[in-house]
Amino acid sequence: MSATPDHGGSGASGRTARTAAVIPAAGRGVRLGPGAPKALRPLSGTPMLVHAVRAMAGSRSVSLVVVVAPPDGADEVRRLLDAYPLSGSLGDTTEVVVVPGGETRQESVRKGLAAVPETVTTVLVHDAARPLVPVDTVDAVVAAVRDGAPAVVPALPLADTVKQVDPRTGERAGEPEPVVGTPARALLRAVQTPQGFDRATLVAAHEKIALEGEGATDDAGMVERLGVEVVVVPGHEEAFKVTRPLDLVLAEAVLARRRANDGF
Ligand SMILES: Nc1ccn([C@@H]2O[C@H](COP(=O)(O)OP(=O)(O)OP(=O)(O)O)[C@@H](O)[C@H]2O)c(=O)n1
Ligand SMILES: C[C@](O)(CO)[C@H](O)COP(=O)(O)O
Repeated sequence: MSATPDHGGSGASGRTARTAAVIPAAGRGVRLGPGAPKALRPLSGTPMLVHAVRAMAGSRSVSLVVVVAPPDGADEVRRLLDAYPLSGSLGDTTEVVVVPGGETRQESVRKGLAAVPETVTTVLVHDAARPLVPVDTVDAVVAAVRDGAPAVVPALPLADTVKQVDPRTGERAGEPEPVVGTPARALLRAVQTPQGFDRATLVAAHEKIALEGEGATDDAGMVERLGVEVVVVPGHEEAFKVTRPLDLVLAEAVLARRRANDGF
């Protein structure tokens, strides 16, 4: 399946967008350690966020990208994106808007979603922290939504066995945690982004969660709480999330391999 080009759209491109991507990029990157906000850290000399925007704009189906910046950093992010044009990618007419985010990923996505025009029918939500997702993965998610699935996640089978534990807190924090179960690994998937949604479904999910409080770690999880079916398409190893310092090493290695393959 491949997603067809977006022929709708208004905005800089003069078209009415039917597919938009929201990129939450307002996190601090605590697990990555001290330094600039995670999305602004360089990978091969280019900020992680710019890689993520290019990954979305590289899909011919995406004509609007909404970047969700740190709450007090929208102007800085706008200037940064202006300094790194999308040139060279298929989507160099993609409109990119920047809005301020919130204290949690959930709140940031909600704010980004509020900036998506009602003409948009398909919304992708993509972590800035997954800068290297291949365009084929993006297209597969869009195509599945356009084929009628209200919520689509790219995912991979697990390599490790997973244990459920009884976490130790308070005075017992740091003690060994008892294992209370071992879910069948063959039934588990590690979920990535972009996650793709019928717009109305995602809006309804975020409205419900905003009333109920925080707690979902991904957008598809919110949709599940509505009782709406979520389906999985194949993810990609290169769509990993840059979370800890070792992930930066892997990201640089992936980019070096791509440069070598491109003959640079
Ligand atoms: N208040 C927040 C928190 C997170 N994010 C975004 O959500 C994505 C996934 O979050 P994560 O990888 O956890 O990033 P951080 O929150 O920055 O990382 P950490 O938890 O280590 O601080 C990232 O692109 C991050 O910028 C966001 O937009 N707003
Ligand atoms: C959305 C996500 O990337 C799916 O795996 C993940 O849940 C984000 O988690 P984080 O703790 O906000 O990085």
